[in-house]
Amino acid sequence: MEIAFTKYHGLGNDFILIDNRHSPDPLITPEQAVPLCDRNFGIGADGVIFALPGQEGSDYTMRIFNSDGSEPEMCGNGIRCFAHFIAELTGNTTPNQTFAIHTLAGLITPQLTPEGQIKVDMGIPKVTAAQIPTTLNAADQKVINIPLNVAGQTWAVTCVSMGNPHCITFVDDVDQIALATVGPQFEHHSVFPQRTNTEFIQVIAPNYLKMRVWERGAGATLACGTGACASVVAGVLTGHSEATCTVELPGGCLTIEWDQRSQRIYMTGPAQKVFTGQLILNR
Ligand SMILES: N[C@@H](CCC[C@H](N)C(=O)O)C(=O)O
Repeated sequence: MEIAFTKYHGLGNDFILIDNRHSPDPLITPEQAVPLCDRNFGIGADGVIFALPGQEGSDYTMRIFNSDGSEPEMCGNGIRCFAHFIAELTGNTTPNQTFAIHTLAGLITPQLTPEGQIKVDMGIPKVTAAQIPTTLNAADQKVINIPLNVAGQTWAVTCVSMGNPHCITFVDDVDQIALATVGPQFEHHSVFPQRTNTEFIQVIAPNYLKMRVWERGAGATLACGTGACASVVAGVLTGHSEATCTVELPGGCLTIEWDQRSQRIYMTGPAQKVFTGQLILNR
């Protein structure tokens, strides 16, 4: 069986996108997604993203499988790629075109900018322990600068949900973090019942953060859009940053704006189409 796909990346966080608008169920299973994401035995990607029919009044539905086959609630770089993908599929490529996308994190609204980027209304971040979810504090309490022992070191962590869980810690030099060693220990820590994404943040200036990330279900990636949003929220909650920041990731920069009146957070960045092809599945 052959299935057409398009390969995209958002600042090097890369995805296999599949036009799934004719069926409410993904064309491939999580088990099939894992080898497709393998960078030697497959196409290579951080995840597989499906453009499904809309639901609850939305234009479309986005679902994503991480490269380990788990299904997250949301994907920031991925929804920018999704918006570009859908715009090209439907011919709706005019600047300021918006799309209403149903996700497991709720309704998310990306917009094509006149400069050729995508600006996404990522909704309102959630900050109580129960919403993350984490057991680091009482369910109705925020998780701000809570000590957590990982890899023999005590880290001050702040947790934020963008629909998916994020654990953020501020460090002096992100390039000194042994990501492959500490990342998995954060991801699988017992205080995160649904695992977590982990962001290490170095404050360059109150409006400029340098970030490295270990993603739940994908490992070290070159960028994480939900993680960048969560990190700005954590920066404001801890007094490290302003509400509008440039976030520098290994793959490039995102602009993050947390509107203090509406509490909605906006992410602006690129989406790059790389190639198209045919998946060959042995059913
Ligand atoms: N890289 C994505 C996040 C994808 C989901 C994440 N791995 C999770 O499991 O929550 C982004 O840009 O937000």
